[in-house]
Amino acid sequence: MSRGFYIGRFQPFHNGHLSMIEQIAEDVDELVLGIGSADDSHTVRNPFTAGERIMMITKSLVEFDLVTYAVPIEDLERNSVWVSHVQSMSPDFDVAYSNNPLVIQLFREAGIEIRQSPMFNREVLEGTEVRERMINDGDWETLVPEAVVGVVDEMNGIERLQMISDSDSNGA
Ligand SMILES: Nc1ncnc2c1ncn2[C@@H]1O[C@H](COP(=O)(O)OP(=O)(O)OP(=O)(O)O)[C@@H](O)[C@H]1O
Ligand SMILES: NC(=O)c1ccc[n+]([C@@H]2O[C@H](COP(=O)(O)O)[C@@H](O)[C@H]2O)c1
Repeated sequence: MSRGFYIGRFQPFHNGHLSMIEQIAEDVDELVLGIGSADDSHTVRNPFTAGERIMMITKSLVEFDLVTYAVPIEDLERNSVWVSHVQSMSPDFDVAYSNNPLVIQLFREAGIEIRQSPMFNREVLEGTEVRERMINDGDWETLVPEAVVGVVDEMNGIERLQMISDSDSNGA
């Protein structure tokens, strides 16, 4: 039995994340999904709460043959102790997955195996691009799993993001 760990901000959960999980599922039996910057929400860079992101992920993976656990991980001022912080919040895992250079470096330095995946259709499958389309009434729906469209609708997410992006104080 092997367990993986995949961290992201998932703002929002999009088809690039889904493809990465599809690939990870070939390696491991169980996957811990770390919800990064868990304490942040209602900003342009991090519009959705940890709970809202967990809803997006849980509903998107409902038909997936993989046991997953979502664990919120708050940010720390000190990168040097971040991996210990992650380990203190997560069930044990054998291998971590990320394409984020800082995350890769920190896990490597801590002696934890870290695997990268290819970038899937990165020209558009990027959180920043999805959020920009949400703000500008563009087509964001085709970039995310269908379940995410439903969750964003339920929480009036587009209205929230458009309000936040209009306000000078909440830019990011
Ligand atoms: N299209 C993609 N293909 C493969 N991996 C991806 C893709 N998009 C994001 N990832 C990886 O998933 C992890 C979590 O990503 P994150 O939640 O920051 O999304 P992002 O699309 O990079 O968002 P943002 O633009 O908001 O920073 C990171 O390791 C990131 O490199
Ligand atoms: N010092 C820290 O708190 C620290 C260090 C490295 C990564 N992280 C977090 O890990 C997550 C990485 O996810 P992304 O790959 O989506 O950026 C982010 O939420 C980021 O803030 C936090």
